[in-house]
Amino acid sequence: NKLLTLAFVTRKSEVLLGLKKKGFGMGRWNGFGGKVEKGETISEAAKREMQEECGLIVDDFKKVGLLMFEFVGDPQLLEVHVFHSETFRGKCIETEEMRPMWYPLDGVPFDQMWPDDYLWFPHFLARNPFFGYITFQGMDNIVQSCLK
Ligand SMILES: Nc1nc2c([nH]c(=O)n2[C@H]2C[C@H](O)[C@@H](COP(=O)(O)OP(=O)(O)OP(=O)(O)O)O2)c(=O)[nH]1
Repeated sequence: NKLLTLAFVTRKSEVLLGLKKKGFGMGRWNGFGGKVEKGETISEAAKREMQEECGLIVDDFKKVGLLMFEFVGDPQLLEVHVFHSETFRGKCIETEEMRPMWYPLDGVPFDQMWPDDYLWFPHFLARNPFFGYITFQGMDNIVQSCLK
């Protein structure tokens, strides 16, 4: 499986999302993350990607979920480890990859996010650990999903 991270920081009743400016998922609002590199742990990757993509440093990410993505016709599964923290330091900045913006927790733009996000975001908000297996046809269509 291809290992990826996806990390969210929250403050009071807001969550920081980034508009992906290029590459995979371009044009969608999302948490911050990317591929786990050789020689680093998954949480190290989450911390590195967070800082690379929006400038914030997070020292104590908590694992909150695991999402598996299958794309019809592609044998490689994406294994996305989801993290959360309420504490962070540094200054939030726009980068080449992401344009960050704080959204109210009850007002995230699901219509401009990956289409599976509305399935698991409620678990994230409720602080329930979640596991999802989602099968996509192309980038826009979910043909099967299972969430616990
Ligand atoms: N919310 C959400 N995030 C997803 C989904 N699928 C998916 O890969 N992601 C996340 C996981 C990663 O954070 C990100 C994809 O990582 P990426 O390809 O941009 O990785 P990277 O930054 O290392 O890429 P690059 O430098 O090689 O372009 O998108 C999804 O369905 N919903």
